Amino acid sequence: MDGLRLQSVTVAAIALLGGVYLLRSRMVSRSRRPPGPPGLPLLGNVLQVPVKPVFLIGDIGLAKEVLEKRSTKFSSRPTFHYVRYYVDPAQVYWASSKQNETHFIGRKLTTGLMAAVRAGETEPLQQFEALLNVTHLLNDGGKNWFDHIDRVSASMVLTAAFGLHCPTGKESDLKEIIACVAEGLELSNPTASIMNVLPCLDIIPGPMPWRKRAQSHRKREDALYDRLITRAISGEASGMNTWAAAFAREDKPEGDQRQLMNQFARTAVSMHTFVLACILYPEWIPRAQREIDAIVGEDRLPSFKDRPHLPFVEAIVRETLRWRPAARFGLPHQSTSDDVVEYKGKEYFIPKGSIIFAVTWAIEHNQERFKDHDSFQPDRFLDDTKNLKAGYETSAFGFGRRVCPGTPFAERTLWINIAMILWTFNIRRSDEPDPKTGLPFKYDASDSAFSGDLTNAPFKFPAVFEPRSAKRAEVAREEWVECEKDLNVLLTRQKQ
Ligand code: HEM
Repeated sequence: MDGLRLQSVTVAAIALLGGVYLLRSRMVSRSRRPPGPPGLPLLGNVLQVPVKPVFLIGDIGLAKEVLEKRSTKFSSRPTFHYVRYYVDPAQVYWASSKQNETHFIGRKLTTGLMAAVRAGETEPLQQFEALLNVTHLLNDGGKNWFDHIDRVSASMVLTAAFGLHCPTGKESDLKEIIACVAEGLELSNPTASIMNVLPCLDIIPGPMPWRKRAQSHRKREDALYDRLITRAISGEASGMNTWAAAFAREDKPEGDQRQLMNQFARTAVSMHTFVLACILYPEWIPRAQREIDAIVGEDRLPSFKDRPHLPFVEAIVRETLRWRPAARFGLPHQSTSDDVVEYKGKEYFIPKGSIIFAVTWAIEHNQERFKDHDSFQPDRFLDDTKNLKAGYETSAFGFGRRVCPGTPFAERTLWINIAMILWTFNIRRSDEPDPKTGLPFKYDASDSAFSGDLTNAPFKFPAVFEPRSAKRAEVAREEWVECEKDLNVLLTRQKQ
């Protein structure tokens, strides 16, 4: 058979097989597929059918049924061509990796680290950092509050992970990691490159812009993490038992579980969101401050030992994660075998390879669960006795075998920062005009105030942090001076 005929036969065979497959899959499963968009006359849904079926879940019960109870089948990740083959060819990014061995070991080791976090091991560190944050806010009245929050969120994770405490926010490593994480997230967005839509362009050889961009990011990120990991493992950064050292002892010598860290950006997003809620919905603040004052008094700042006695602060953390979730769509899971799921009395077929989003936004704004869902009301999580309602469920940290492994650390970060900020400050709108328009700044919680990408980050906005009294400001400064001495002990080697 000559080359041309062979090619024609192959094309015909592929077309036939494709046709049989489509026909079969339509006959077998059409009636059992979940509802989709209406089709066009004659063409039906042909123009809408994605390469892999995509399912959007907006009900927490169903999300748990599929992603938790059946997690053996629904815990892989879809491949985004650009991330998989260009940005992260070695698959060091946990959040996008399939369920390979590296991912499995990483999650196992992190479970151990987070058990220590749950037992309170990182609380002193988180407390120091939150207190330092308060002193930064006191020093400039909140002028650079947005950056202070970035600093505290990053420094907390970096100290625990690499012994890299960044007290000023001007440290070159801190700036580099914040910039690198932002760049990594941008490149991981499905919309980041034409390669995600037309992977066939891969056949074009040479230094194409998408290759150059990914390569330069890879080089930058590798250099950064190699430096941080080496210093953490050698003990040069600090005398602490860091997460990187724990990984290095148990897994690869270089402790290459770097992408555990890259997700910390969501903590900053949640803190920025909390401040926006304070400005737009201030009515709950006096009640929160009364509760904190009744337990803590005026002579010291809140600490983790107050946590069981401050359910309202807990409710604020929950409402922050609900109101504007840091991952508005969640992260996509992929199924690894066929399954049939029942929902509201009907059965739906979910073929192997399907992409499933438990859409956090939809779940957390379900009007049956959350009355007046778009307003910020922490007391929705409290019962008549002002205690936390039982049976709290959230989609903010995802589900099943891919649930956010940093949850215990993130929750503590949010709790201590929110408690300390509310004890020290009244937060209000800034009267300064918006430099872009010359008009008063227009505060907004609609979609246009958020980036809307993988991390649902609010755009920068001004806020004023006024100390509730001169005494509180003084107490906070004094407490920090005392704490700094302890911090010097904790991070001795870095300080020398
Ligand atoms: C408020 C803060 C945070 C939020 C809202 C958040 C939320 C999430 C969500 C929704 C996922 C996807 C879960 C799924 O696919 O079902 C995720 C994954 C992940 N998070 Fe977080 N996260 C936060 C903070 C952190 C922190 C501080 C760390 C690290 C210390 C972290 C590490 C990770 C990692 C490594 C993954 C990928 C897990 C995997 O694919 O197996 N996160 N996070």
